[in-house]
Amino acid sequence: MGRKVTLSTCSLNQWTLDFDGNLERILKSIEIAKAHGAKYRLGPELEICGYGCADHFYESDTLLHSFQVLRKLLESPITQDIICDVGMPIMHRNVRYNCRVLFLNGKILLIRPKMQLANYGINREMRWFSPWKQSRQVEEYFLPQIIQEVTGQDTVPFGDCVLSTRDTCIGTEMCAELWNPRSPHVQMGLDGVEIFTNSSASHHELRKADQRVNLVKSATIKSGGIYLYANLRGCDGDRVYYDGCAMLAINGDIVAQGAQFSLNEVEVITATLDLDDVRNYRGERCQPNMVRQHRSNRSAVRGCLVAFCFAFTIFSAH
Ligand SMILES: NC(=O)CC[C@H](N)C(=O)O
Repeated sequence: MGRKVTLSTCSLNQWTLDFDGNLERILKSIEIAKAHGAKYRLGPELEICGYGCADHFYESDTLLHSFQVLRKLLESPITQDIICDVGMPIMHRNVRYNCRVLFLNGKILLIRPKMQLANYGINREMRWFSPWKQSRQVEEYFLPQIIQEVTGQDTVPFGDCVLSTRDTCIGTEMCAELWNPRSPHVQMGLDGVEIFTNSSASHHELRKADQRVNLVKSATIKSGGIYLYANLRGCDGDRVYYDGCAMLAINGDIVAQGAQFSLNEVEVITATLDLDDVRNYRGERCQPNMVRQHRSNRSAVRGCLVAFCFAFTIFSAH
């Protein structure tokens, strides 16, 4: 019996501080993902406010407007019945983090702050954000009033946490983390995460698209798994060009890839994949490593490294 999952990722032409336009494009991408039958929609890094906000990240308005957009997303009927994974800056205990917010049916499931920041080449993330250093640890994040009013939640898990649905486990990786020798997908794969997501703001450089493809392939060829890669497209208000190329891979094969230099504002790519292919691949190639790792990490997993949404089945009917 196959265990099919339909997943979407996208390239969006987001603009720094264009909160209304960014919201519109995010909603459009979710609408398309749902029309494709997807149960999970991934978007690019910091898609709500734009990646290139620079010192505007210091302004509390940037964080507030990001939450206002998140509220609109949570309230929208378009976001019903699909896990949405969106990017925005969030301050926790007076520290700013570059985060993913995962939500389903009006409830926030978890917030995952970036753990390995891009601070090389043209990237200066350390100027505005701190990396989340507490590997495999979560804290309670107290939601602002405007979010509490719509979700009915006071706190949500914040930290190095993965998401368990009734039928699979999904783990987040953010842009530079894929390029790091300590990429989170390595440990997550050994822990049994089957679907990895990567929300990127990866600017164009000659031959870099090829490097991304190689990184995504190697991430999933080692311990198997499905990998979703999302990227920005366009200029975002910065002096760089983001070249899209969203992709989906399984067990080392790229199965769907978006355009590189398209003028499309919103491009969604979707694939229906079989989780049994991941389980069989791992069974054949990685079983001995995974069993040992899994045992040693079990207590950590019990210690709330997993946000559960067991009411949700990600397998599609066909
Ligand atoms: N936003 C980032 O983390 C950038 C990481 C990496 N340099 C890339 O371009 O893909």
